[in-house]
Amino acid sequence: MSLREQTTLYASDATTEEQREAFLSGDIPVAVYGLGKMGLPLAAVYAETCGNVVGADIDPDVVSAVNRGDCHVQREPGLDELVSETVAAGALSAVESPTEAARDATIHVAIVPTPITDDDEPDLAILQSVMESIAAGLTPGDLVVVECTVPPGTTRDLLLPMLEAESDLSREEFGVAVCPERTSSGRALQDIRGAYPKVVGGVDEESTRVAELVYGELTDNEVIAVPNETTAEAVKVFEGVYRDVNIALANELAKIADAADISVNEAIETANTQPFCDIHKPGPGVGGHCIPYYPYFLIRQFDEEFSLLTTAREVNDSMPAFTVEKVAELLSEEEKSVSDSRVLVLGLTYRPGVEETRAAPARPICADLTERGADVFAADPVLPNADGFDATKLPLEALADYDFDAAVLVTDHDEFAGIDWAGFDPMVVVDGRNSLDLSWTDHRVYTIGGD
Ligand SMILES: NC(=O)c1ccc[n+]([C@@H]2O[C@H](COP(=O)([O-])OP(=O)(O)OC[C@H]3O[C@@H](n4cnc5c(N)ncnc54)[C@H](O)[C@@H]3O)[C@@H](O)[C@H]2O)c1
Ligand SMILES: CC(=O)N[C@@H]1[C@@H](OP(=O)(O)OP(=O)(O)OC[C@H]2O[C@@H](n3ccc(=O)[nH]c3=O)[C@H](O)[C@@H]2O)O[C@H](CO)[C@@H](O)[C@@H]1O
Repeated sequence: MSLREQTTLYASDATTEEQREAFLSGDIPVAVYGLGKMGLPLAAVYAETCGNVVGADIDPDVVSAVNRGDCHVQREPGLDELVSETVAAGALSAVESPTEAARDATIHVAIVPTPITDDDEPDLAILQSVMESIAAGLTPGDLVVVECTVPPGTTRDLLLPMLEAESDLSREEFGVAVCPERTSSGRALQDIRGAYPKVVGGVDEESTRVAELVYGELTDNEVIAVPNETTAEAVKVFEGVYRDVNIALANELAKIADAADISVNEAIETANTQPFCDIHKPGPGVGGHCIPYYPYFLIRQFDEEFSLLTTAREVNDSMPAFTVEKVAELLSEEEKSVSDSRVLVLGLTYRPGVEETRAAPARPICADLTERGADVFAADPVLPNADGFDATKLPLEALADYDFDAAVLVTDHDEFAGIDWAGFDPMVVVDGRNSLDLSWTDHRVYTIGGD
């Protein structure tokens, strides 16, 4: 019998124990579609678990790097070594063609981008193209896993019908489960291996059973089986919108604290001593590839309007302008104007230590300051340049050679702790992250929401 006839999962006549043994011994081939910030760590953990993974990525540089045992995803502790080890052991390899990867796989794991369009509509085109490739290679007993973050209802209404229509299988011959990745950049391996419970939701009980079996071997944490695929999709998106709304609350409270002339951070820290209170932190904006986008997986997904999610997005998107307005106000109180000022923006990435600038609040902040006529400089220890930002990038060690009229802390990278603030002539400072203590200097400091 061929390898593929021996080891299937969905509706297989093998016992669960036999299937588990086959999976762990590498007799059940896995394909992971998308080897990016989330996909490569996931493929590597699959490979260390089952020893038989082919990654598919349309970027030839990604494929050649992986096949050399190199890790193109930066700043992920342990990932360099794991990619190198699993490739050297023959447990992980990569191809450019998703269709080629689908041909031999029994478990198909999709973790490709699911961005939103300029009109804030979910864009599932990449995921659909991967589903077409999987459909072409789908065989009886296979399991399709959707790890991507998608609008609730996507698998039920779009992906499953695609797989049925474009494969030559009947609905009873293959499984589909939504197992959303709950991974944060910078801690991917620990998250995938079990920082949080793994959520799985199948299109039927057999799909859920198989997903539980597979992820029970990948994670050290528990596997939570939810009633269906749409619930699993919703869990992931709900986690994200909870955060966006909560940050918006903190930002609105910051504006209220300004009006009340109190420190919002003191008030929030004290309010959060109540176990039922978990107000997040105000800041100059909300960036990244997740939190600013997930609300649009709900806002536009159903017929009725959802005002809270929309309003939260508006509040968070107002924070860059709020921050620049504060810079202008403080300069004006020092009888300076933004148009004649040299302003230093500290931190361009969306959060500390992560080389990612999608939706980064520093981008509109630099643009607004430039629009107002300021001479804008930027420092960011994890970015090689300030491409895409209206700012001149300075290395940290060069800051002492300049004097600025204002500084704005947008993202509090650890490396900023070494800045010699006493070396600058007195200037205004807007601390967007409540992370500076400059009370010992002559600088005029405003912390968002009051210090
Ligand atoms: N990055 C995060 O922190 C994060 C957090 C939560 C959820 N997610 C979700 O994870 C998924 C993947 O995101 P990511 O951050 O890894 O994206 P990424 O941009 O880092 O990587 C995506 C990879 O997919 C490849 N790709 C694009 N089209 C492809 C195709 N048709 N076939 C195969 N490969 C293709 C790209 O070349 C790239 O290497 C998304 O659904 C995202 O919403 C990401
Ligand atoms: C698996 C997954 O999806 N994980 C997500 C991922 O999210 P992420 O990588 O997008 O990072 P976030 O920390 O959410 O930040 C987003 C933006 O919001 C700003 N922000 C944040 C908190 C706050 O109180 N006030 C703020 O203003 C911040 O500066 C930044 O610009 O990891 C988080 C754990 O780190 C998770 O919780 C989150 O589900």
